[in-house]
Amino acid sequence: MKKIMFTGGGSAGHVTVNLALIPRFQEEGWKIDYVGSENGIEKQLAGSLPGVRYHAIATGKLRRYFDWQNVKDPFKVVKGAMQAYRLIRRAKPDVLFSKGGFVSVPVVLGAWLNRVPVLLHESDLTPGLANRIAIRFATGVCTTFPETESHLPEGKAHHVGAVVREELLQGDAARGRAFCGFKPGKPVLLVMGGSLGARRINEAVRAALGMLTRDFRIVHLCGKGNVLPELESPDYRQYEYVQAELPDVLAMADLVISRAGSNSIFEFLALRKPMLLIPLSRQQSRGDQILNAESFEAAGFCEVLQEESLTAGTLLDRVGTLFRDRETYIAKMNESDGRDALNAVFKLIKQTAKRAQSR
Ligand SMILES: CC(=O)N[C@H]1[C@@H](OP(=O)(O)OP(=O)(O)OC[C@H]2O[C@@H](n3ccc(=O)[nH]c3=O)[C@H](O)[C@@H]2O)O[C@H](CO)[C@@H](O)[C@@H]1O
Repeated sequence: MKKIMFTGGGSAGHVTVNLALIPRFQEEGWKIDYVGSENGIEKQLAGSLPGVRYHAIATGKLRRYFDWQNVKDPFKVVKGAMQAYRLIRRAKPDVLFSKGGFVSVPVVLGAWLNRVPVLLHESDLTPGLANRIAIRFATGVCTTFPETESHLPEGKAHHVGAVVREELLQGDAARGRAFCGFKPGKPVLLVMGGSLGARRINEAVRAALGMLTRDFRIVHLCGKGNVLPELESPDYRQYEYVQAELPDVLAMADLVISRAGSNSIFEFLALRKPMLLIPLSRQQSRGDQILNAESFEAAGFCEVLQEESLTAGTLLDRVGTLFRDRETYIAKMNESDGRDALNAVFKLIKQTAKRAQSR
């Protein structure tokens, strides 16, 4: 029996591609192992899947600020690396597919030491730190954006396009309305702050709520601990995070306000949703979302509002423009390249496993 090991975590963005691939490998009878952390979102998302053996290892985090945890974390990383090494030696997978995030680095290293071939995946325009470390131990990197190739060592990039979970394309708008309790009539605006929510977006949307609900019904995915029950109304529904209902919520949305996390924006593109992107600023990140958003803006798929300029007023103004010009955005998205990324990654993983066996 063929065996594949997946890793990736820390945020939903580092798990979704794995979630799309797992059913494909299960259909062909592969045995599936997933290595993640004890407390990360990957445990909830991948660990609960039938037929997937989930293994938690110790992980440390790379922070951009001082924290006493920074002193303890290198020891956790070493412990995690030893756990990963032993785990891989026992499980003997034919291939490791790594989606990045800090948990993935010791797993990639463990695979390399056990001579298990490694294929990486990068969703963002520029590679994240975990993938930049992991690349030397991998045979290749699947990229979502064509531009990413110039940021990688020569010969390692495979541009496959965006992998979108198939179930997201099967949503039903009427079911979405029933879930939110929205009556037909006004268009629906979906606000999505990334898998972890977004405080600044939440604040701006709520400051503009009175004006926004004149024209729209709003469904707001606001992140853990961010629901404000006193604001709930027939025109404004809040959820921390939705899983099974997301396809229907997406199908129902006429417009989207979102962070510019790569998976989310490619999902909106696949579903032809006019979008206003508010990328995470350079103070809070390495600036990857700004580059993602600029690439989409250049292609004519979205409006972009930088966080420094975000107020209730600028938000209302941009939502107005987006709604007025929605058909233009949809027409541009209809011209986009509709390649089957899921199949391309699936084939590349199988080739990577096969090449290793024939060596
Ligand atoms: C703060 C941070 O580090 N963000 C990064 C993280 O974002 P984040 O985890 O937010 O990443 P993405 O936007 O890429 O993916 C979020 C995923 O969660 C799903 N979803 C979201 C909300 C919800 O209620 N239900 C649900 O299922 C979306 O459909 C999507 O598939 O990974 C991305 C991909 O590497 C990066 O571009 C982001 O910069």
